[in-house]
Amino acid sequence: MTVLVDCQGLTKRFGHKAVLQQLDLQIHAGAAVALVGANGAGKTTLLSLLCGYIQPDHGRVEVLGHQAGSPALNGRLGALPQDAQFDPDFGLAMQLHWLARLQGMSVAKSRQETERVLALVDLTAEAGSKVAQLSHGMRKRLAIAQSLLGEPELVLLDEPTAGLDPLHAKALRDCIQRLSAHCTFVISSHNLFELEQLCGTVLMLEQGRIRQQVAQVSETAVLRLQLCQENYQSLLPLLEQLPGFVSWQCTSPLQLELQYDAVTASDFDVQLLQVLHQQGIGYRQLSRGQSLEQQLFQSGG
Ligand SMILES: Nc1ncnc2c1ncn2[C@@H]1O[C@H](COP(=O)(O)OP(=O)(O)OP(=O)(O)O)[C@@H](O)[C@H]1O
Repeated sequence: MTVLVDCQGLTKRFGHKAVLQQLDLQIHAGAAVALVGANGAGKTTLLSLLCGYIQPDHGRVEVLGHQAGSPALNGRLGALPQDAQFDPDFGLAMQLHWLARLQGMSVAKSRQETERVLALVDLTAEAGSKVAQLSHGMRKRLAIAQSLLGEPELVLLDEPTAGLDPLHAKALRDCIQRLSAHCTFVISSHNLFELEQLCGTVLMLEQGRIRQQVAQVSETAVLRLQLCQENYQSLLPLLEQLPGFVSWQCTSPLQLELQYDAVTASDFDVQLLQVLHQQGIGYRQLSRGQSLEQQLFQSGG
């Protein structure tokens, strides 16, 4: 698998404060990678190091086989910085066009790319407007458009949907999902629901290091079943007989968590609903998976 990011022994201090300490990290090409951690954990610092905006005190940062910040990464690495700024007095399309030209694109290619990325973030109608005329959310979408110029192989997004209305946040998630077929995203966000939908791997930053790595793709799938009544004991032996059944766990008085083999029993949920119906057992909700929140904060690690 292609290694896109390779960090070894990365240490970054601000004054006496060590934000990253001997951090090792490898990111491979493929499904989007989430970066999570408390406020001040160092997510933006790590992304800034990968972009070469700041330098490490110790350690090595390689991106796409080059030292971070190398001109060789122009057009191959895209980034949405947390505090991305544009000149308020110039038009959107004009500024994207300049940025594309700075990446080395021809005039024609720059125009084409500008149109493409503005369409991706639903800003085509505002192409001629000045940045000063845009709302906060529109500026954010413009910054995202900028990160996608030139179809980079790796795109680092620092809190991409923060400040976006729900409709545009969803549109952006759909866009990231579509583009993920050809490009690897690293997304820093506090929105675990969003990361759950978008990312194959979740990296949790704590005390300067990658504390946990959660792979979300698994052969064992989980269903959460919220029941209406507590006397469901008769149900358990029937569940255990269902093809693909792996285990059950009672997570609260009315909630069961069921594990099953997602490869051989893709219709396990249908079978489960049939058993509930046959037994006359009412349920409130059936949902998929162990939430990312549970995986990160209830696994004891
Ligand atoms: N330029 C700087 N000078 C001094 N301290 C800094 C600087 N940049 C970041 N820090 C400190 O480094 C720590 C990590 O900050 P960083 O912005 O990387 O965290 P974060 O995980 O992105 O946080 P948040 O979730 O709040 O965005 C914080 O304690 C912050 O105060």
